Amino acid sequence: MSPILEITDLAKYHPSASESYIFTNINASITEPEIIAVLGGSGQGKSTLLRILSSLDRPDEGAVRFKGQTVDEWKPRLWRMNVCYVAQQAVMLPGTVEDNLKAPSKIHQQEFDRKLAEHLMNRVNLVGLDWAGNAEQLSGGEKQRLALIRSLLLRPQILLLDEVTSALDAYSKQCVEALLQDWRERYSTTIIWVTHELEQARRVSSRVWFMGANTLLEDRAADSFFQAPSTETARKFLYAFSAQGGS
Ligand SMILES: Nc1ncnc2c1ncn2[C@@H]1O[C@H](COP(=O)(O)OP(=O)(O)OP(=O)(O)O)[C@@H](O)[C@H]1O
Repeated sequence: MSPILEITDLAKYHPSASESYIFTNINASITEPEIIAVLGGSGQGKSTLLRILSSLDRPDEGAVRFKGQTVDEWKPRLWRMNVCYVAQQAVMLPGTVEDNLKAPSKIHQQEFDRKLAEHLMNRVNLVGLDWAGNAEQLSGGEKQRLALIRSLLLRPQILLLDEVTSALDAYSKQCVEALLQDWRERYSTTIIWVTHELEQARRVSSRVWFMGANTLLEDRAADSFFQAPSTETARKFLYAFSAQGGS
């Protein structure tokens, strides 16, 4: 099976110091639609990696191929429709909740799927939200869920999630996790999910990318990563969580 996404010798310099790398020598390939949890300490370049995969940023070395072709071989709009990035700080477009839900279909000249939008709003615990309300005035957690739905409505083949449940209460988080697991199964979507919550990574992912020492240090099945990481850096990372008694 040919890979849907292939990352080859990827490197990004530190913007403030061109001699040093945020990360270097990242190689990975995805053939099966699965949920990959991206873990690692702060500043290891997890968000930078997602931004490069989504074509919002460019690598300094190496290449990313979606279905065998690099960013430059794709039309930018088509790449972004298929490889969708959902940021931690959800950005609302000016206008109402409904304007925001309709924005992707307008940009990509597709029909707005109102039924699907309503279904998704229900699934993420936003059932009573006023579609005529100003999107800017939503809470952080409401914005996060609306931004996620906006991306799902495009039915991307690859979904890049950057700490998208960080502002959610436990129940809403559970709803989002369940939705994304169902979604992957139904639409065969590959989901690459940066999270700082180990319990969340355990619940949702079948594979882990662990970033450390300025590279992709481990690329493993989630079970085996959590049971026995193969690097000292990852062992220390997991130990720090268990020592805190946190997730
Ligand atoms: N636009 C930028 N200007 C300056 N430095 C940047 C920029 N973007 C990223 N960096 C630096 O690159 C490094 C990696 O940042 P990035 O946000 O990708 O890490 P991260 O692993 O996602 O961190 P966290 O877990 O804290 O969100 C950091 O040292 C950050 O300061």
